Amino acid sequence: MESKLIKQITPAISLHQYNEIPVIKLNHAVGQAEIALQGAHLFSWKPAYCPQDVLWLSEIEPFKLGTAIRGGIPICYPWFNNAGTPSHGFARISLWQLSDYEVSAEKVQLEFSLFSEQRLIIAKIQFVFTGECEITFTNYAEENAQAALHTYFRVGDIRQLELYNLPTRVFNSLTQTEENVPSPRTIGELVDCVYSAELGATLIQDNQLNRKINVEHINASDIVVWNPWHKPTGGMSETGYQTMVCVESARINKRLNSGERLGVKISLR
Ligand SMILES: O=P(O)(O)OC[C@H]1O[C@@H](O)[C@H](O)[C@@H](O)[C@@H]1O
Repeated sequence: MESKLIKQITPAISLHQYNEIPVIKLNHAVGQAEIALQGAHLFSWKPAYCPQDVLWLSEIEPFKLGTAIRGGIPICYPWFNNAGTPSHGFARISLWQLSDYEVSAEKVQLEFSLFSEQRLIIAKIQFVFTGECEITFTNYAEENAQAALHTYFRVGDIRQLELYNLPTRVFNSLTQTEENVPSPRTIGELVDCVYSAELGATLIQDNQLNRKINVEHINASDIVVWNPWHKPTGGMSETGYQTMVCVESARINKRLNSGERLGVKISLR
């Protein structure tokens, strides 16, 4: 991958170019992060105390304009999956603008905005990095919309993973039926399902990397759990599925009204 520094914005924030994609980099005492302006897409986050990235990014990611980045936190908006074309909405392949930032000793706040062709605001996303990462998405379109913070978590080994605090009733998108599943949930095959977010936070227990990630879904109606296993997936190698799990904070069944927010707070335990 070709990368070059375009501009140092503050001592902690800089603009780079990764192949075809402009990327905002954060390098601060609270940790490091990388956010592509295409999609306002956070694809790397390492809190200062953490040796491993919290997020998974495909090792074959091409950073190509118009192709959604495979990994990190794509923002699916204004629709989820194939409710429209392109899949998961246009937000993740649109260029957003860095519209505000605030840096202090213990906290960095970055805000990105998405505008229409008429230069009207459509959506905003705010990232607050401390030892945790809190993300707040706001819908500003007139119409209500679906949205998902489609987080790819990096894990040591998908087979040594347990997901805690999910309900036992789920909508299986593969069979298009509701079914009962165990909780805690382990993953040993292609999984694509939608849970109700009624129980709040999901805990990802990674028994290989020996870490727990707490995923607090804020104002979400649904949680999507996805791992493609051997199913060929664009932008992912044949073995990519082994080190990732998607736990997505979403508003699929209950759409976001104009002005409404969806968020996620990610912390390591
Ligand atoms: O390949 P895409 O468009 O990024 O989607 C990846 C997956 O995203 C998940 O959220 C969906 O539940 C899956 O059905 C989908 O396959």
